[in-house]
Amino acid sequence: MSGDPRIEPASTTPALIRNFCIIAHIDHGKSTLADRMLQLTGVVEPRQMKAQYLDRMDIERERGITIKSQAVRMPWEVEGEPYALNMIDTPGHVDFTYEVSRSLAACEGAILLVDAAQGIEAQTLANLYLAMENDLTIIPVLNKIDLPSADPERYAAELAQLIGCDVDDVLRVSGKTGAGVPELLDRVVRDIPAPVGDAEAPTRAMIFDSVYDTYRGVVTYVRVVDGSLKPREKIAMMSTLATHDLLEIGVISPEPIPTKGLGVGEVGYLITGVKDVRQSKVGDTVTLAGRRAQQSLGGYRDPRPMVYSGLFPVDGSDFPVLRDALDKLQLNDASLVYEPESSVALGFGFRCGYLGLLHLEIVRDRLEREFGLDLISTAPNVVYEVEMEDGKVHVVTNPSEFPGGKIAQVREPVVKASILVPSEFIGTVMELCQERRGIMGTMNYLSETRVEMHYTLPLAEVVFDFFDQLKSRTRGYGSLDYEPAGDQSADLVKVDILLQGEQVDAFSAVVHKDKAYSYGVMMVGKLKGLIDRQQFEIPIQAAIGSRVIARETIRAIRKDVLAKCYGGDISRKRKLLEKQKAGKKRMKNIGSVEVPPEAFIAALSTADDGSDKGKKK
Ligand SMILES: Nc1nc2c(ncn2[C@@H]2O[C@H](COP(=O)(O)OP(=O)(O)OP(=O)(O)O)[C@@H](O)[C@H]2O)c(=O)[nH]1
Repeated sequence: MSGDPRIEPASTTPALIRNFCIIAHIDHGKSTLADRMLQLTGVVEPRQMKAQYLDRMDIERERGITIKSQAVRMPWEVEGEPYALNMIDTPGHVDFTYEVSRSLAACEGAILLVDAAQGIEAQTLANLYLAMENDLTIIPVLNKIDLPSADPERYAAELAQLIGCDVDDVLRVSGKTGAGVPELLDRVVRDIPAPVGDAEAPTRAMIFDSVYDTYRGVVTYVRVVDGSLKPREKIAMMSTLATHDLLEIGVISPEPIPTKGLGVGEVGYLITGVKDVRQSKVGDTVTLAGRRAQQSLGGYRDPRPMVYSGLFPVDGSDFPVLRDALDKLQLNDASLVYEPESSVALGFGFRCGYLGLLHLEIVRDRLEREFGLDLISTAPNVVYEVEMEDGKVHVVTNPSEFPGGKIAQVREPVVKASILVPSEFIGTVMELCQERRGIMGTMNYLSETRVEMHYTLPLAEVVFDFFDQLKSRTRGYGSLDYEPAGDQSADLVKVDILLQGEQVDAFSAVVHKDKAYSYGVMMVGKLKGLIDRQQFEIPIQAAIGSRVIARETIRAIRKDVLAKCYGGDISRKRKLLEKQKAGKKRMKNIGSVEVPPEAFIAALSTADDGSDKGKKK
């Protein structure tokens, strides 16, 4: 602890510890409020303060979103007692729900933060439900009361009704000006229970985050439930039984400060010299190798990719750089999976699996930025299960590998979506969900004007531009949250795009039978506009199996062979034209279509246009 006067070393008595997190819909001001708390508790000096102190990655700061959770310990005195408040910052995006739920499991209480100008949104509810499942004490708080458009009266009533408390219990703060923040910290101490655990029992600590640091290897964030952890002990991971030496242990305040250990209820970090986050998995339980706990804390699962997409370097010679870059990135991102893939159109690349589209975008962004790569990603798709008539089941993560032949059934993943809108948009949302093959569930009125609608939707219909459509059709008022809900069988087919009879693998897509035709027409139309005319005619076709469903033709450039033939004999003209035709026929057989890579890139980038905008949900 190196004599830092601000906080006691480790093993503060649990009675003086409060572990809490802030949960909110995206952009409701979590990080800004966290910044104010850091300042107010003196953890960060005013001159060191920068906006969103806890969002350390450049991308996070630029995009203003939190990707990785972080935990900070802050001292706060109430009635002369020195408390240690552990604040765990959680990501708010639906792609990272698993990380949110692990962070919640490390706390006893949660600040439910709601923008006083916006009111309750879909993620407010989703996070609230997660917090309730974890039995957390909830402190309802309205933020941004400094905004002229804030309507705290109205939203305090809404919030009180939602969680069943008194309107007066809803705190009002401004993360921007700091108003109400000291009172909020007092409430944290007063309302949130102190952690309980058995100091004598075999050690159990839950991993709620792990990040890769270039200099220090993997830094693992834990919350100790029972027993304690001390430097130089040998620890064991309960899911893998792997053992590691504990090289350093400490708390974050807001920089890492080594301590003599961590006791019951404490939150801190461990460093073991492990180089790969996959060996230190979120949700796993840490125990001591010499005195193992019998039962893990539970709740651990492997992250499962929901969306796949091909990633190719624009310059083919960058392939080894891309491979290295992915290897390095995976050290830091346990949920990223990839395997080599080759495409006729795009050359060598990787098929990558992501938690969702935001995750995809972040990975691609980081690869381009941190490794100087220029990349193309193919249109994202979900994972399909194809059951053949002979009972064999194929798991398809790449549409071009969708099997032909006798198919008994195709299954696709579905999600349970919760959509929050002002009641005037109910009809609009129903229409949108119907277009996307949604099945309506229940509908709850949260207040007179706000409704929560439940739908079961195919994931494939949600991941593309669903959120953008929802936003634009509800004039920005709609919000969406969803969680996986198994799979369903559906009438899905593979549509191939053929250029002069040759299949272009990167454009194959699995779509619903009813949408196959419009997808085909759209793709052939788009390609027609992108490929230059050549000496011979080029057919562009969309096909399901051997059945062509759409066709465009790029007409040949015809040299005017009659230019020098003034007037004269019609048979001579005809002869010249015949000769030209024969020449072209020959050319068509031997010549191949010259398609500039830019045409592929353009066609692909517009194909996933909608998805690219789905940054914030
Ligand atoms: N006027 C006003 N603006 C605020 C206040 N708190 C936050 N903001 C603004 O709201 C926006 C979102 O704030 P963030 O703190 O980044 O929101 P967040 O909830 O942490 O967002 P994610 O990290 O992406 O989940 C920023 O532009 C802030 O400047 C406040 O109390 N008053």
